[in-house]
Amino acid sequence: MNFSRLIKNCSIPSRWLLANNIRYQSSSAAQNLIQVDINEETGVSVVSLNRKPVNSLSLELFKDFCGVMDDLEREKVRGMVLKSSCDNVFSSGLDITELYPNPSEERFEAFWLWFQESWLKLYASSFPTVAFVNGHAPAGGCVFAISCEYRLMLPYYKIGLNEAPVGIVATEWVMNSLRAVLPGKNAERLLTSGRLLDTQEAFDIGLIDQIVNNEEEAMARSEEFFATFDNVPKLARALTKQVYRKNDLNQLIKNRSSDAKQFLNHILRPETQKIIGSYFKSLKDRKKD
Ligand SMILES: CCCCCCCC/C=C\C=C\CC(=O)SCCNC(=O)CCNC(=O)[C@H](O)C(C)(C)COP(=O)(O)OP(=O)(O)OC[C@H]1O[C@@H](n2cnc3c(N)ncnc32)[C@H](O)[C@@H]1OP(=O)(O)O
Repeated sequence: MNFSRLIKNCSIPSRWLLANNIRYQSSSAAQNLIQVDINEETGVSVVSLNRKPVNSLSLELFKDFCGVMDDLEREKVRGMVLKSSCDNVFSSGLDITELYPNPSEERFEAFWLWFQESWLKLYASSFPTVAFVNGHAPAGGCVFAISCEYRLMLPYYKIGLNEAPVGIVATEWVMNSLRAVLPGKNAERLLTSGRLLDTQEAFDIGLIDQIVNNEEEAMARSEEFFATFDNVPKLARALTKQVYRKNDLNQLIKNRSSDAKQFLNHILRPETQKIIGSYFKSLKDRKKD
């Protein structure tokens, strides 16, 4: 096998960024949308999503996430634990205000390309990744979790891909990441019903790997997971992961701009806008009850 060609083909950031003429520039240092804590002794980095109140995923958050992933690649961390610093919510998914009402084409295109970019960097990262789902993880929140290699979750929260009930059709690369975690029929049912599973149900069907009771336990389990790779050369591990995930990655890499256009057309359809609008209103009204 030609390793140098393989490495070039797997080169994560530059090729994909240049293809789309977008470059990382920290958008929100003052807002501190993502907190990173690297443990010098263990080499493990804890990355906390920090967009209060519910970590809804905005253009700025995606840009910062990509910057953090680039930094961690440069630092050659031993592993990453992705968690939330919001109470009770890992991430509430895409920021609905990026989708409704009728987003501008320019903003939406940038938003979608950075969402794709975040997924590519997470899904193909050279270091091992753990999602510590320490709160609800609907839709885009679940996408972040299933793109990691291992999932730990606190009890009594909900996780799933509820795009269909919100009037959105999950794109193929999202479906592929779910299929990589769950056997076919469970993945399809989860997608078509849009049902959110509680922690125990998610564990029972294999959507998450372990239930943990607190952060301390989560860090201990993560450490055990990272330790399983201690005797594996880093490059061999990284390339094995990237080659294993290559079909899923290529499906998006080859279709980035059509994926963005399709989603924009879908989002701008009056029927879709109406469904998202009433869903968003119901979220707001829930509070008044
Ligand atoms: C051909 C077509 C191709 C199509 C390709 C499609 C590819 C699709 C891939 C991924 C798609 C992902 C879609 C999404 O991610 S859409 C977002 C879906 N998210 C949800 O359904 C979750 C909604 N939120 C909740 O259920 C709850 O907020 C919860 C996370 C459980 C937290 O509950 P709680 O702690 O009670 O907090 P509140 O509900 O009171 O929320 C606090 C305020 O935050 C606002 N909020 C919540 N979620 C969002 C969001 N996602 N975006 C924007 N704003 C959000 C909420 O309204 C509250 O606001 P306020 O205080 O003003 O009332």
